[in-house]
Amino acid sequence: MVKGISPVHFGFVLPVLRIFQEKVIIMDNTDVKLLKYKGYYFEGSLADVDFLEHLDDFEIRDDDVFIITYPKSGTIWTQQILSSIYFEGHRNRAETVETIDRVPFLEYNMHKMDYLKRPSPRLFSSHIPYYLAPKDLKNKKAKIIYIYRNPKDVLTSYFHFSNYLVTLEASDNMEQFMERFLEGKVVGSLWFDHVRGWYEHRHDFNILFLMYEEMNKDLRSSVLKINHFLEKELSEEDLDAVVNQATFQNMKYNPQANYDGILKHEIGTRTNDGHFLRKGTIGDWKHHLTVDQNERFDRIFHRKMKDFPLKFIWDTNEE
Ligand SMILES: Nc1ncnc2c1ncn2[C@@H]1O[C@H](COP(=O)(O)O)[C@@H](OP(=O)(O)O)[C@H]1O
Ligand SMILES: CCc1ccc(OS(=O)(=O)O)cc1
Repeated sequence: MVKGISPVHFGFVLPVLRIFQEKVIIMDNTDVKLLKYKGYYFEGSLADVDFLEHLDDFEIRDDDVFIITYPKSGTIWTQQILSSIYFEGHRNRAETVETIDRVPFLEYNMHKMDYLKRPSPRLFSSHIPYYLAPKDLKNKKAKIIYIYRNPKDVLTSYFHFSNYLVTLEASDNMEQFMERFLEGKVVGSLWFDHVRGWYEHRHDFNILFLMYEEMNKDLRSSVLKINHFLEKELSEEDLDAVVNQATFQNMKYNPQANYDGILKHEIGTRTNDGHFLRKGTIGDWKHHLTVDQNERFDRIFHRKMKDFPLKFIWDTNEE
């Protein structure tokens, strides 16, 4: 059943609402789509609703590894680390496979891979909330690495990314974007719910929590932590290679480590001179939020997270 409102009505453009049983697709213009499915916003042009319908039964293998993040929290960075821990050809750059194909998104199968036929070990990325995770993951099959980041830096990074990628809704200014972010009307829905959900249900999963800021301050220790969690043994030389591939400088100027192919030639960007990797710093929010916006954010953060057991230590040593 499709219920529609004409996009052009009384001479101005209205958002189109298409309502299915549990799915709402919001289109603000022809390119930009948010797909609301089971209470969570997906990127509407990349998500396949038929696949989502069967996500719960997606067959998980014991040796699968998932990177789970809220958008803009360090997904691509962890993809780079993980794929070079697992594959020598990625570590020494002998293989020229795009990051997106090495560690594809579970819910956004951009290159229509047959996930069931991928050789083990399969590496996946995902932005899904805990409650949409396949049931085998909830039975502690496979390993999950959950990366979280200071939400003010997530907000800042997301603001720029939304203005970069054609399929995300652009904003004129931070105020406008912050409003949508705090309403959870962005891909990934509400940051607070995502982090809280995964952390509060951590005992259902085989999961390692790692902070972007921790990775940023000490990349080598973070790689060792990941390595240990994955029960992998790497020589000192291989470890050095993983760390070296994952530095911001090396990734920023490596097109494969920047989603360049998919962003610039498949999905589309609004400018030619940007990169997926932007600044890669801690505390960039200080250059983008006004005093009022910062205070408002803090009030909401403390209200939403006041009883949350994870200690956030990102306020130390910011730039
Ligand atoms: N090697 C690296 N070191 C530091 N930050 C990195 C990084 N690789 C990616 N990032 C940062 O991670 C953010 C993207 O996250 P995701 O992959 O989840 O979308 C971007 O943040 P900024 O926009 O603040 O620079 C990007 O620059
Ligand atoms: C590969 C590019 C890409 C685009 C959009 C994505 O979703 S989100 O905006 O980060 O939620 C993920 C990857």
